[in-house]
Amino acid sequence: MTARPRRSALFMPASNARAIEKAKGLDCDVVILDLEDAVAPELKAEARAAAVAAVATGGFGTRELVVRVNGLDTEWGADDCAAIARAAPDAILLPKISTPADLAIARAEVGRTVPLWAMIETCTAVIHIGALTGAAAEFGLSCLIAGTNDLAKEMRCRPDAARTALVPALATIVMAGRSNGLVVLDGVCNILDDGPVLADECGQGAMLGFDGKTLIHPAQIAAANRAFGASDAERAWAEAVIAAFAQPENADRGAIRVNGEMVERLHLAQAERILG
Ligand SMILES: CC(C)(COP(=O)(O)OP(=O)(O)OC[C@H]1O[C@@H](n2cnc3c(N)ncnc32)[C@H](O)[C@@H]1OP(=O)(O)O)[C@@H](O)C(=O)NCCC(=O)NCCSC(=O)C[C@H](O)C(=O)O
Ligand SMILES: [Mg+2]
Repeated sequence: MTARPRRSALFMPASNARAIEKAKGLDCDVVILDLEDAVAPELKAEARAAAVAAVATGGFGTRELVVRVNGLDTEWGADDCAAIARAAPDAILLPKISTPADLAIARAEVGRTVPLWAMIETCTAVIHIGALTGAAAEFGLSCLIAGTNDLAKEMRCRPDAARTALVPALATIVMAGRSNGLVVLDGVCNILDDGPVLADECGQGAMLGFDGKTLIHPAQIAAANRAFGASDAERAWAEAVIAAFAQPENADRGAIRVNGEMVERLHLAQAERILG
């Protein structure tokens, strides 16, 4: 079983040509060209053209290339969807998606082919996330990203270093994504240095079950790759579990002892995912 890594998903303004070139050599798994919040209104058309050109030119190697469009309730959203869908990146990321109706509108604008990713960053989206993710297959939605800045703004909460006020929403997003087979990515850390705040936030995201973290600066990539990649200890555990279940005497057993721990076949599946 193999899974595409999405440990680190780096946002950059599509209007920033230097950042886009730099991304081609960075160790991130996903590159997200932003047309929304990182781009000033007077640069929206220029940024859209730059994103189309970047997708056409390529050069991003194995990194997934995603473009975040403007909201469909803005003057730029429909034109963004049409232009970016023609360019055909690996996915189109939709901001402020709250309901299945929002997804339906976006799918109609984008057409049938390009996969959709959605920012979960409104209170309505979190409260009604079961309906949203239940419609994922119908509208080709494959990934959820927690938009923690917008969510905190709308909640009027005051997130501390441990993101206490956001944890219920973050766990809800993970569960909703998992229950529908979607990729789930944590929100950005606004502290740009690769220091303890970022390390703790990455560790918290991995602990909550996210597949990776969205990032805003190259200095944040290594911390995300470390936190969301398998550690040496996890790899050793996975190898031991797989080897134990491969023994002929365990062929028909559901639960066995490995290095002093009970492991069941659900752990075998986890071990295969870790090594995959
Ligand atoms: C945050 C920044 C504005 C900081 O910019 P700056 O101080 O100019 O960065 P540096 O001088 O440290 O840059 C050093 C070099 O790294 C390149 N760089 C910087 N950022 C990126 C990047 N994101 N991707 C690729 N390369 C980057 C610089 O070009 C320098 O290169 P060189 O000249 O060769 O040395 C800036 O980092 C930035 O714009 N970040 C992205 C902001 C963004 O995209 N925001 C939108 C997404 S987050 C969001 O919207 C949240 C969500 O919706 C929510 O609600 O939570
Ligand atoms: Mg946002």
